[in-house]
Amino acid sequence: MTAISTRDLDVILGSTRILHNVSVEVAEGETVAVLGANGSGKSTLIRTMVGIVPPSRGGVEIFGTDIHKRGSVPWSRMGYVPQRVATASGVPATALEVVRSGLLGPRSLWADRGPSAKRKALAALGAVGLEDRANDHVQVFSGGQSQRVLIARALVRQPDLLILDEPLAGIDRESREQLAETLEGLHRAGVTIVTVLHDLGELAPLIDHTVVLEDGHVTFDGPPVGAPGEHGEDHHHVDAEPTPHHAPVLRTEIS
Ligand SMILES: Nc1ncnc2c1ncn2[C@@H]1O[C@H](COP(=O)(O)OP(=O)(O)OP(=O)(O)O)[C@@H](O)[C@H]1O
Repeated sequence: MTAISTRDLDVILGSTRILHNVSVEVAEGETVAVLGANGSGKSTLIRTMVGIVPPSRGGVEIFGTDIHKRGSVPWSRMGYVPQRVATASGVPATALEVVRSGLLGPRSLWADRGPSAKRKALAALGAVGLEDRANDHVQVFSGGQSQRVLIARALVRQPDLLILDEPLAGIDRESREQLAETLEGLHRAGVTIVTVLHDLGELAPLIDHTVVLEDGHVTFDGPPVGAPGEHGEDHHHVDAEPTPHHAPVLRTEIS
């Protein structure tokens, strides 16, 4: 079954067409990497998938429900981890508070409150190895720890579909490896993962499917080709010319 798909998706922001006719399909249980150069439209694609950016044409379906039917979309089955910069607020908050905020509903009446919310938040922090830091302020956390708090905030909803925007960006190798382990555990548990990446890096073994964007067009959509070692090479650059749906790529390093 399909977890999330886009069909003939165009997104226009201001007067600029950012996404052109993007059709992608993510099967349940897959781990998909969205790759591409800076400004190619990766964040716009996933922000459209999570309902932050409206499609200008075409559509998005989440577990079979059209995103236009907002009231019927199973949002509670999705978790979204934005780019880490989103945590850089001046408001002091503990890790537990940040994670519990992931349980807030659109109306306070629906918010998950009380001891069960705290238990769920602690369990989510445990899943990313930070249970013992629950009462520490996130301002003192390293980049990798902050990223893990944001992942815990998404996990507290026990999502079937987790969407992440550059989770490995700007964090050290050890933290990247820890994050890869966390995501591997979720992958094994059957969670569908869609993640924007600059480079597959530590997540390479997990990725079933890659989608490459260039200037808002999909130029590759398929399984990663040329795993490190398979052809004696670690890096394959995406062709500069858009070559719809057959560019070889495993690790892109485009900057
Ligand atoms: N609200 C907006 N209004 C107008 N243009 C926008 C808006 N948001 C993004 N863009 C433009 O859309 C293009 C794609 O941006 P997007 O953030 O989706 O790319 P990206 O591939 O995620 O880039 P990066 O790797 O740098 O994060 C960029 O040229 C960006 O300037």
